[in-house]
Amino acid sequence: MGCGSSSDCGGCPSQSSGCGGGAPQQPQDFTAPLHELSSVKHVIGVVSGKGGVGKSSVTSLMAITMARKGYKVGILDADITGPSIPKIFGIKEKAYADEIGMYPVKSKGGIDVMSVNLLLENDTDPVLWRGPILGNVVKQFYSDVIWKDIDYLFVDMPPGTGDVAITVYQSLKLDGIIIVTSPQDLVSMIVEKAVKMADLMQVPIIGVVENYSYFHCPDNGKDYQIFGESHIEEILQKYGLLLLNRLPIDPTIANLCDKGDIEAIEKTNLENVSLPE
Ligand SMILES: Nc1ncnc2c1ncn2[C@@H]1O[C@H](COP(=O)(O)OP(=O)(O)OP(=O)(O)O)[C@@H](O)[C@H]1O
Repeated sequence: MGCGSSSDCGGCPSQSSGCGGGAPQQPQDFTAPLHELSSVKHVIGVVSGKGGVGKSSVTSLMAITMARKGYKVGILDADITGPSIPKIFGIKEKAYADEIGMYPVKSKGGIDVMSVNLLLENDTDPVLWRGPILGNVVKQFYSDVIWKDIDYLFVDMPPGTGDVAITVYQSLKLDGIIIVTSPQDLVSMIVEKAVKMADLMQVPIIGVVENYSYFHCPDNGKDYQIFGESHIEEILQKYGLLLLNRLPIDPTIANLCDKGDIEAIEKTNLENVSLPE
């Protein structure tokens, strides 16, 4: 990379590779290609600053929403060390590969899914790989998997702003990201990191979903803010972001995820979210 200064190149590690003596250079393009048999119109990342806020559930609900609208949908589970998409959709079948490429597994509702858990012999085997290998797996899920006629490919991103998240931002041609958050104070601070990361990576933020926003008591009809008061409005205002929706704490979501039957959900509460056409 060029350093912008031509006065003294001594000791610079880029000297031998020839940095151009301070001449401005184009930023390197790390984008991975899609498989030649793939066709993907839009790639949407679903991110959270922190684990456990419901990122995989929101990815699944968003995918179901778009599939119900008649689009062809895929989910790339980039959360390699904590993959939960196959479990949420109750997919037991393993993915198949041949000399041409890898094939995603279809959910009951016809959503194409690729996840490391569809490749591991045993679902409970831990993935003990270091950052660069994890990043390569994500790239392979993008480049070596045949994503056929997909309108929306949702990427369940690894939580946080670490190595694999950077690889996803750099390698996948993301059209935009959805940020998932919860009302806790700590989480809202971490959301700001996710917002800044997207900014640095020059990926547009489609909007924010606040999960675990409230609990609607069926006995008295009142809403309770179990995780405390929301700070989402301040963050939305500060960064000019759109609130896609607030999702309640809903035992139905937890039960359906546990049963691997999320596609049986009646309403996703994300029906009004509009994605790039
Ligand atoms: N709105 C909700 N109401 C009730 N349960 C929920 C809701 N959202 C998510 N859950 C449950 O919370 C648990 C964690 O959700 P999920 O796996 O989606 O989180 P995550 O952010 O992807 O976690 P990780 O980052 O660790 O992968 C799951 O058991 C899920 O069923």
